[in-house]
Amino acid sequence: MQEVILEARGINKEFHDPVTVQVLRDVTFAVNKGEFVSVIGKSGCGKSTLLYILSTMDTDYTGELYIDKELMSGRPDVELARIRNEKIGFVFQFHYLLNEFTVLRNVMLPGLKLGRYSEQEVEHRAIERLKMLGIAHLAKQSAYRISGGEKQRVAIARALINDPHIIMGDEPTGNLDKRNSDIVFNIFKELTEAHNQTLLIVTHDPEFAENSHRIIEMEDGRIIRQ
Ligand SMILES: Nc1ncnc2c1ncn2[C@@H]1O[C@H](COP(=O)(O)OP(=O)(O)OP(=O)(O)O)[C@@H](O)[C@H]1O
Repeated sequence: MQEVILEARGINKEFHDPVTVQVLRDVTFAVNKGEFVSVIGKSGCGKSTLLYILSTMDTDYTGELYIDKELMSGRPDVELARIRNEKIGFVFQFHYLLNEFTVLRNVMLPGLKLGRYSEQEVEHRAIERLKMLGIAHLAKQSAYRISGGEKQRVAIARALINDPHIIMGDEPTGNLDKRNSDIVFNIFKELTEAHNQTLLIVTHDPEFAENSHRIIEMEDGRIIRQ
């Protein structure tokens, strides 16, 4: 039986800026454990707005969001922050690594913040993930001294530190050349195939989307294909 990890039911979102614009319209879909889903659609169709809501960062919407079958909508921000840190890994177009820290420390930070493991355990987990992504040799480097493609792999290692139930990405290959995009895509594929990781990735890259398991296509705030 399929296990649903993420579910959106009838999500609507408006901006009032200063006129009211409806940006998401009755968005309803579910993502199963181990699925690799791409979200595509023209610029301005609402992909990033949707991702903010699904990741529990934006709570100003109507409709219902479930993660692991638990209703997220209406929960206090502190609780959502805890759930986010525990259950969701993020990979953005720009990696947001902290330049003053080493690669290893960057990967460790969300693990230390969660407080589930001792510092020693978090370090061990971080090294394991760097090894899995083929960048353990960079552990002691300052984050600003490595290449763009390496930075994105560090960002993925960081997203994986707490064994997230789902990884969400907003154009994680948007800033990379073809070779590095392929490396990141293959890492995602490997994560789903070897580790049953669930992924929901916003992308403008048709090849990336076609090679994922499923495409959710948006137009004017609605899902037109899923
Ligand atoms: N804070 C805001 N206030 C008003 N309108 C906004 C705000 N943020 C986004 N929008 C509008 O909502 C719509 C959807 O934006 P969103 O960033 O979600 O699109 P997108 O599909 O992610 O686009 P892109 O592919 O270019 O990143 C756009 O028309 C945008 O102008």
